Amino acid sequence: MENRVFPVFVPSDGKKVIVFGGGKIASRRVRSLMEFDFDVTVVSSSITEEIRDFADAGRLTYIEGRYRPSYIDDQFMVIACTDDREVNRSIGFIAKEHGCLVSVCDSKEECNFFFPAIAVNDEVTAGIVGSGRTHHITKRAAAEVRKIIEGKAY
Ligand SMILES: C[C@@]1(CC(=O)O)C2=NC(=C\c3[nH]c(c(CCC(=O)O)c3CC(=O)O)Cc3[nH]c(c(CC(=O)O)c3CCC(=O)O)/C=C3\N/C(=C\2)[C@@H](CCC(=O)O)[C@]3(C)CC(=O)O)/[C@H]1CCC(=O)O
Ligand SMILES: NC(=O)c1ccc[n+]([C@@H]2O[C@H](COP(=O)([O-])OP(=O)(O)OC[C@H]3O[C@@H](n4cnc5c(N)ncnc54)[C@H](O)[C@@H]3O)[C@@H](O)[C@H]2O)c1
Repeated sequence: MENRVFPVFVPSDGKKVIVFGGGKIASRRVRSLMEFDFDVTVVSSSITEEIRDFADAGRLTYIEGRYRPSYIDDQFMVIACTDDREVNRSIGFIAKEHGCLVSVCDSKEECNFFFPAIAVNDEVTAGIVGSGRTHHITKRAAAEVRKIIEGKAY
């Protein structure tokens, strides 16, 4: 039971979430966040087409540029998804100083929560994470749960 994490489910209700980085992992996480009522900001010098589409549709705020600590001031949740180890480390450190929830995508030790694989519909929400050793197992388990919840096979 040593590696077990406990799921906590909180209302999204307009809470502020900031994502640093605009690549493949950031895009997958933004896609998940868009299923909820978060107020999302993405900070990155480049973004995927998917994030660009959300920004163009007015569903998130895009700040073209690099990470600055001051962006973290009033956030509920912070997602460090750049491909720069030192930048991600700094984001984790500053976010914890501000009492934010923070996921650092290249270091589970620097997270104070794990970003889950999500399956959601109007009735149920499932969040799945692994121990941190088993990313592919998490992915496979999530695919099965999505078949049930998003395919509404129940
Ligand atoms: C659930 C999911 C959510 C999401 O990301 O949306 C997610 N990881 C997913 C996939 C995935 N992650 C990785 C690969 C490539 C694996 C390979 O090639 O071997 C793949 C497969 C893929 O991408 O296809 C690599 C990886 N992941 C982490 C590290 C750093 C470390 O372990 O220290 C590294 C090494 C990075 C590097 O090498 O630098 C850390 C974390 N990843 C987490 C979540 C958190 C909980 C742990 C978990 O449950 O896995 C945790 C601990 C922290 C956090 O990030 O909050 C998503 C499934 C989404 C879905 O299926 O919908
Ligand atoms: N947790 C996971 O699920 C998981 C899975 C695979 C890889 N990873 C790790 O995630 C990281 C990102 O992977 P990716 O495939 O998204 O990379 P990517 O190259 O597609 O994207 C990196 C993004 O970071 C942005 N960036 C770089 N420096 C920045 C800064 N100072 N401020 C703001 N944005 C900045 C770039 O503009 C780019 O948009 C890698 O470190 C990788 O090791 C995590």
